[in-house]
Amino acid sequence: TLTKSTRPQRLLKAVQKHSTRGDPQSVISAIDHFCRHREWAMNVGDEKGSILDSVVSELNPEKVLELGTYCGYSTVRIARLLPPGARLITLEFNADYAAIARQVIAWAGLEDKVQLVEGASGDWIPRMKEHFGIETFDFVFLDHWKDRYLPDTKLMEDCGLLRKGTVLLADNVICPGVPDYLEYVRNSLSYKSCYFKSHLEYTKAEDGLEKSVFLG
Ligand SMILES: Nc1ncnc2c1ncn2[C@@H]1O[C@H](Cn2cc(CNC(=O)c3cc([N+](=O)[O-])cc(O)c3O)nn2)[C@@H](O)[C@H]1O
Ligand SMILES: [Mg+2]
Repeated sequence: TLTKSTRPQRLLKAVQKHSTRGDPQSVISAIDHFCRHREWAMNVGDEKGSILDSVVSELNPEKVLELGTYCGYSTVRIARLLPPGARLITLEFNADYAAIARQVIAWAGLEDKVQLVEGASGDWIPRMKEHFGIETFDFVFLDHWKDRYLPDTKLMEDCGLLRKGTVLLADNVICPGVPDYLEYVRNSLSYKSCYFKSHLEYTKAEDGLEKSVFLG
């Protein structure tokens, strides 16, 4: 039977055709070009991606957690900026997406900095200490199911994975929107939160990133 390729498979082909192996910036550019001129996909994109870059560069995190790998676009954006020895753990629960993301990350030459874990965030967050030897995270990027942002943040608090100064950066706080998460981080005395206004990837619609510093 002739099976139609999936969008992530076509995105990976575009990366392999239009970028240079081992050159993360060319991988990012190839994905942005594909999503702007061929097929939209839910990567954080170039505009919000630049804000992500500035937050990561300013923080210089050693231990990073990403929730929702998808095709690995933001994984590559973050990992390319990490200092030697720093580690990024990214959780992806869709096996097909994880398979594509592994290849995108490897093509970018960043596999040594990245650990892609296949599974649900709710199952893996409680296992970070015993399974990965992680005490606390310096930076967390939230880009998975929008109804998981709040429960997973509370779970990270309960598991002691956040320390004074840990930065949470959440994608899509306007579109598709995460109202319960926003209300929590903006009103909780445990967070200092600010909004970076931007646009939904590859569109003119408003969207933005919420940066929340855990105060302990
Ligand atoms: N609890 C979870 N644990 C691990 N991986 C998860 C979990 N929930 C979703 N994922 C994975 O995230 C990937 C990407 N993903 C992200 C979302 C949620 N994000 C969006 O729906 C979204 C939607 C739009 N949009 O509709 O315009 C724009 C964006 O930037 C988005 O992140 N759904 N799947 C998928 O492969 C999924 O398996
Ligand atoms: Mg997103």
